[in-house]
Amino acid sequence: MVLQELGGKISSALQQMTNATTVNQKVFDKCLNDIARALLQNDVQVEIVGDLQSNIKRIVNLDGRAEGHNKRKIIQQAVFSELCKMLDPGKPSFTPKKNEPSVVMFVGLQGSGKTTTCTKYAHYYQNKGWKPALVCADTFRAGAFDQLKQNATKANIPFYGSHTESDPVNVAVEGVETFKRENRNLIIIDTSGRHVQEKALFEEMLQLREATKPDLVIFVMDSSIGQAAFKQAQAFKQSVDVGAVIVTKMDGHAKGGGALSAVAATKSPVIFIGTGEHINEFEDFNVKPFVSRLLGIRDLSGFINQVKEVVQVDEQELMQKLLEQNFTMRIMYELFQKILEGSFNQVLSMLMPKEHENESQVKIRRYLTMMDSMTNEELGSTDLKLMKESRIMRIARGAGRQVSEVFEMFQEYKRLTISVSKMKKMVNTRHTDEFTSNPAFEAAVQRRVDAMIPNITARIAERMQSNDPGSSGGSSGGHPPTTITSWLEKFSKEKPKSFSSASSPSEAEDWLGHIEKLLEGLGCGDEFKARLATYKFEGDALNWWKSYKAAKGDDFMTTLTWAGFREIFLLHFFPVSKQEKFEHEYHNIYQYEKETSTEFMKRFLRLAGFMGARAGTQAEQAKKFKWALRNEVLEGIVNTHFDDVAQVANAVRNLEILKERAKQGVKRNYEGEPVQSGQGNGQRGSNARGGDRRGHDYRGYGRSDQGNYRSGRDYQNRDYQRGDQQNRGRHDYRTSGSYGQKGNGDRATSTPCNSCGKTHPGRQCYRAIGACFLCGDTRHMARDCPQKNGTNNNKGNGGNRQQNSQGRVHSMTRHQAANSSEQIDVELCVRGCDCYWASLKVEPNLILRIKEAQKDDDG
Ligand SMILES: Nc1nc2c(ncn2[C@@H]2O[C@H](COP(=O)(O)OP(=O)(O)OP(=O)(O)O)[C@@H](O)[C@H]2O)c(=O)[nH]1
Repeated sequence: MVLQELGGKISSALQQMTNATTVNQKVFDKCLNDIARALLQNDVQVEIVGDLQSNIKRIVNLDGRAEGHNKRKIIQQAVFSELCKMLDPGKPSFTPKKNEPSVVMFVGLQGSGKTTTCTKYAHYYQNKGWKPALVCADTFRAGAFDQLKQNATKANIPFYGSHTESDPVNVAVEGVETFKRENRNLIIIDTSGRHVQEKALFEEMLQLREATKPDLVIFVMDSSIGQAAFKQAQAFKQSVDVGAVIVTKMDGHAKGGGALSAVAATKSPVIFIGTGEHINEFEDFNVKPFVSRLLGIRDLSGFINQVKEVVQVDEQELMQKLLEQNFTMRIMYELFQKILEGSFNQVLSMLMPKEHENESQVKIRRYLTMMDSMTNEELGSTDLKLMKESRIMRIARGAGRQVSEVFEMFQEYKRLTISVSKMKKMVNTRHTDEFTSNPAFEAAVQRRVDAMIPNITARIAERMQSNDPGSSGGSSGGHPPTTITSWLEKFSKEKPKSFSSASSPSEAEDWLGHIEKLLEGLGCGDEFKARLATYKFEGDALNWWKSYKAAKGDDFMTTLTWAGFREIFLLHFFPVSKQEKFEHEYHNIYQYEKETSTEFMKRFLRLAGFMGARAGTQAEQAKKFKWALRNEVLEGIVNTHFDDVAQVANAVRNLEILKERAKQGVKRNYEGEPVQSGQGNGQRGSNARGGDRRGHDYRGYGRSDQGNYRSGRDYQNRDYQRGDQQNRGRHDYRTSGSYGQKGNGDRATSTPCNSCGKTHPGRQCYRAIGACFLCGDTRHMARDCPQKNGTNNNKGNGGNRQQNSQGRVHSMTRHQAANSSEQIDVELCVRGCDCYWASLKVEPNLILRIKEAQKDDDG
């Protein structure tokens, strides 16, 4: 942390003074010199250090003090208040108002963090109910607009900028006007980085200010800046009348004294500090708590006085209660009310862990509503055992919330109990060692509360199981749960991973995949999925989600589908460039030359998942996937309709297997059994079923007595699925067929096929591959099947010509077409263009080479 070293040195100087047996002039001077040295070593301006020293001397006035004064305490307080003065000009900065548009302009040196901070600032106010907007008036740095756009998109904040306009004044004016028209009440202008030597750029900054008339100019300052900062800050102040300062990169290890001097030079209050690159790493700045923390003030015995000093008179009563009484739910209630009123934040930031400072108002309001449903006795108690399950359910019902939210409130109470206990210890103890937290005490409190919660949870779960017929109560089997509480219970048992942030898009994707898998496995309905997933958000992700939800309004969660959630989540955790790349890739997707259908399906589904609802319905996705297949793959299924991508992949995979087998030269009869060379087609092989079952236990999709077969040469491409164990793993998408079984007797035990809903054990689905339902031939449909007409005249060597057959050219290979003796009417759809069709009559041995097709008369 910036200034840590400085803080450490000053508090050590104070500690030495406190430890001295008597505090005389010598001890005091040494203390002051140590403090001055520490400040100078940390880049604080000499003049500022000189002023600070003489002010402390004047306040303490050791010679003029009568005996009996606590000199130690007076010196500590003088140092404390002078350090505060250095950072506090004593006049508050402009604060935006919700009911009128405010324009805020950010200025500063290059790379100080303006663009990042603009978004943080906008996000901060957005969370508080403002409607911010960002204008990029940095036309100087290439990429500044993209950076702002990316940050703004992530935070869901409207932005304005231009890649082509080079005059920042024009962009700023247009941006401000646009957003004023759109009733945005906080318009933030990001400007280029500049320094005082760049006269033209300073002039430009003046013009910007003149043109946009900002209500507030914020000087953004990098905390790691050294001595030079003072002059730069002064120049900005003189030029554009800086009204507030934001100090960035406070998470670093810089000395930070230069920043202190620069702040003093602007004579403007510091309003926020940046503590990291992420949008939420942004804190309200309050001078006294900051200096307290800087000096490790909790270790000082004068702590209580300083606490009182920062607490307003009307807050002191509550402070007293916090310190002197048991921390009851009622006190928590009062504390929350104060927080909502905007007071008490100073004390909170000083005493409570950071998450309480940032506790969202929405959550606090929810807790208050739930506490409104509690009895006086419950509110006045510290004993959570009082909370019987019936009462918890009653409170949840009374407040219109879920039982899990009541538990969440208890957890909050538990956390605050611990914090308040720590605070009391700090305040009431006079010995330095005891200021540090007491693990034994914390553990005891934790144990006490933890012991109660599971008990209650278990009882509630039991109760709900008996009350809610739809609740599974976590047990397997039975009906699926029908309430979010029972789903949550079931889901939690799967130990889903939490998610707070992602260092790369793939990390976010992995988490989403993990959750999706769990939810699928549980058979969870779409209405619960998004809510369950968001229960696992923590930290940054949780903050983002809370503000996103708040911006979308109350009904948002009730209508959110899983696809919608996926889309929102991925859009947030993927950089814009990546999003655009994925979208582009999805729209232009084609199967690569060497890509298998399995690989292609995975790639397709990944992109479709990313697109969320924009990817269309399952059937639309299936259509897109089908038409994106390689030509030779597409050929086999072009006329088949599919309901989802898995069906397409299934069909394609089966065709691929047939081709592979054909390449390996293994011939099989229609039962899928290998045949000896010379063995007649259309006959069952002599070594059929009873023989080597392991080797040939998969049924082919033809029937031995129904084949429409001519000569052996045609069948290489329609060989049947292999029965060998090796290939089992390849049937990735098979949903039908019962391996190792055959005959109709197997149907009862087979899983219904995804494509047609029927069972057809041991063979692939005719519908999926577009084959004839009667004989399994892929070149005609059932209505043209020779079987049906009783004209099994194609059997044999192909000499008999089948007239008027409705050809299905898609499933005829080039080889088959070349050797066909039939004349078939075909319609060809030109790939990718639904409106281009060519009607052709295919003569025997005609090889088609279609390069271009004309639209037919119907357009
Ligand atoms: N660690 C840390 N880094 C920060 C903080 N604020 C900004 N940064 C980083 O500082 C770098 C510069 O930030 P920008 O926002 O681009 O700075 P800028 O002032 O807009 O830059 P110019 O437009 O070139 O003047 C970026 O890498 C930010 O991520 C902060 O509070 N902590």
